[in-house]
Amino acid sequence: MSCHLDISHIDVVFPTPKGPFTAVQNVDLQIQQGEFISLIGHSGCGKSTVLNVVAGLNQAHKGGVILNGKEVNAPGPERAVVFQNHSLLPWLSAYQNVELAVKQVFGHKSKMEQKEWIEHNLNLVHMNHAMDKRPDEISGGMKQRVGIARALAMKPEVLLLDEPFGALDALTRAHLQDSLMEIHADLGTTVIMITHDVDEAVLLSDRVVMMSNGPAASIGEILSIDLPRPRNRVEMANDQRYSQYRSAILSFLYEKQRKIEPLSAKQTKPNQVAVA
Ligand SMILES: Nc1ncnc2c1ncn2[C@@H]1O[C@H](COP(=O)(O)OP(=O)(O)OP(=O)(O)O)[C@@H](O)[C@H]1O
Repeated sequence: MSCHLDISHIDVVFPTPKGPFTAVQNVDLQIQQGEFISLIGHSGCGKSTVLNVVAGLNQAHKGGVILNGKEVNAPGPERAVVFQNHSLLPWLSAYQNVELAVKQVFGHKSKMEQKEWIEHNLNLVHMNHAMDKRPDEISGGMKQRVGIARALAMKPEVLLLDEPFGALDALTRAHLQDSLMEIHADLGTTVIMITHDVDEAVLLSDRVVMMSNGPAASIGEILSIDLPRPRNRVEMANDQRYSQYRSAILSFLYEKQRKIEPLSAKQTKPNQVAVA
C-alpha cells in the first residue's frame, strides 16, 4: 500500500553567520491517511522546522516530503497550517477571515455555496454565534477556533498545527482539545500537531513522535497510543495505559534527552514541556 504522507529522510540546513547549521537530520516518518501525529521534544529541537517542510515553507536539503504520490515543494491549501498566534486579519470579522480562505480555494463556487461552507466551518468550531465579531472583540480561545475554521475551510488533506493551544489557559485548552478530537473523528483529516504538553499528546494522538535534541535532531522514539476512541479526559486520567504512555514520554524527555537550561532561561521560556 502506498503511503499517504511520506516524510522521507529529510535534512534541513540553515545558513548562519557562523556557517551552515544542520537543524534536523534524517527525519523519516510515514503517516497513514487520517492519523493524528504529535511531535514533542525540547525547545529548539526542530519540531517547527519539520512541520514547515511539510507545509512547504522550508526546503529540505536532503530527502523530501511526498503527499499522495506528489512531491511537496511549496505551500498549498491541501496542507493548512494553524500557528500558536492565530494570525487573523484584525480588521476583518471571523466570517470574513474564513471567507478569504474560501475565496482562495472555492472561488469558483456560487456566493450561496461559499456562504454555507463558511458557516458550516464556523459551526464546526462552535463559533457561529460570533461570526460577525472582529479578532479584538473575541477571546484567545475563540481566535484559535476561527483559525482552525479557516484552515478546515480549505478542505485540507493534512492539518498542520504548530502549538495551536500553547497560549491558552488550561480550561480553554481542554475545550479546544475536545473540539479538535470531535472534528478529527468527523472529518478524518490527517493531523500533525506540535505540542509541549505531554497529556495533550497522549489524549489526542495515534502516535507520539519524540524528537531528540539538536543540532542535527532526529526522531528518537515513536510511541503508538493504543487507546480506544472517542477518548474522555476524565476516564483517561484513571486508565493505567494512559499513565504508562505518559511515563514513557516523560522518561524520554527528562532521562534520555535531558536538557539542562540556565535557570533564567527556564523561568522565562514560554513553551517548556508541560506536565500537569
Ligand atoms: N531560519 C533559521 N535560521 C537559522 N537557524 C534556524 C532557523 N530556523 C530555525 N533555526 C534553528 O533550528 C533549530 C530548530 O528550530 P525549531 O524552531 O524548528 O525548533 P522547535 O523544536 O520548533 O522549537 P520550539 O519548541 O522552541 O518552538 C533551532 O536551533 C533554531 O535556532
